Amino acid sequence: MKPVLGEILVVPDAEAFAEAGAKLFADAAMVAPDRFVAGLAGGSTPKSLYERLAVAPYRQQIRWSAIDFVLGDERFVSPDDDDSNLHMVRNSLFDRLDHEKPRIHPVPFEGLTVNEAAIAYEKTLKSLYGSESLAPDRKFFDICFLGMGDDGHTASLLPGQPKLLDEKKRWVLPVTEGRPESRVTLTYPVLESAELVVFVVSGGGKRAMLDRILSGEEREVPAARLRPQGRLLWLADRAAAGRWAD
Ligand SMILES: O=C(O)[C@H](O)[C@@H](O)[C@H](O)[C@H](O)COP(=O)(O)O
Repeated sequence: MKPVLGEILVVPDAEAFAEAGAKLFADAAMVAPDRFVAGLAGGSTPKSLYERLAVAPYRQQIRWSAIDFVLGDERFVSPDDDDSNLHMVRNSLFDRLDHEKPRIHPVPFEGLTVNEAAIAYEKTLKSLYGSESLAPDRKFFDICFLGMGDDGHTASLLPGQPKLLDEKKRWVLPVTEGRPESRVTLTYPVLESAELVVFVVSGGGKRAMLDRILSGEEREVPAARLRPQGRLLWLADRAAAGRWAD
């Protein structure tokens, strides 16, 4: 069976999931050796693949100094807070690298409101991209990892929030409803400006939503609405893939 949206890569277990995710990153980084912009998903699913990148052979293979890392979304908490996505990525990847460090672009927090943080992060992204507007012939991301909730949200684009989902001009928005803490999220225009978007989806809890999206039954939730300019790949373990594993 072919998904209505993108391609699916099903792996048998957690080890294979981490390896497949790390290899997708490393292969993409080889193609763009001098300047490589990577979007990172938060939450718990991608942790194992970030950890895999921090060990052989990827740790040595990848030219970390050529890479700019951007967060797809962030909880509006201190970077030292266990809930912070930056905190998770630092622990699982950045702090495990040696001397050759990538450029990390965190969402600013100290002394700002969530609105101010979103505006500041948008400025950071535009200066990284080198323009105030996205062009169809030049993608922002070489690779962008995204997670998916069992309700079909991705990044902090949450179902039933038309203001967020229909935004066409802004690259970054504050999210002040629908989560215990405020969030900052990238919007569709910048997430879709990608050579490759990899949704990382694991666990039986997401099987139903993933099946509805891949079969075309569900088209409204944020994870079903993303149309990257480049490739869209669903990296799923067997538990999440269900009948799509065959
Ligand atoms: O900040 C976040 O929480 C994420 O960006 C969010 O979009 C996450 O990717 C999904 O909620 C899946 O989370 P899990 O990987 O923990 O299931």
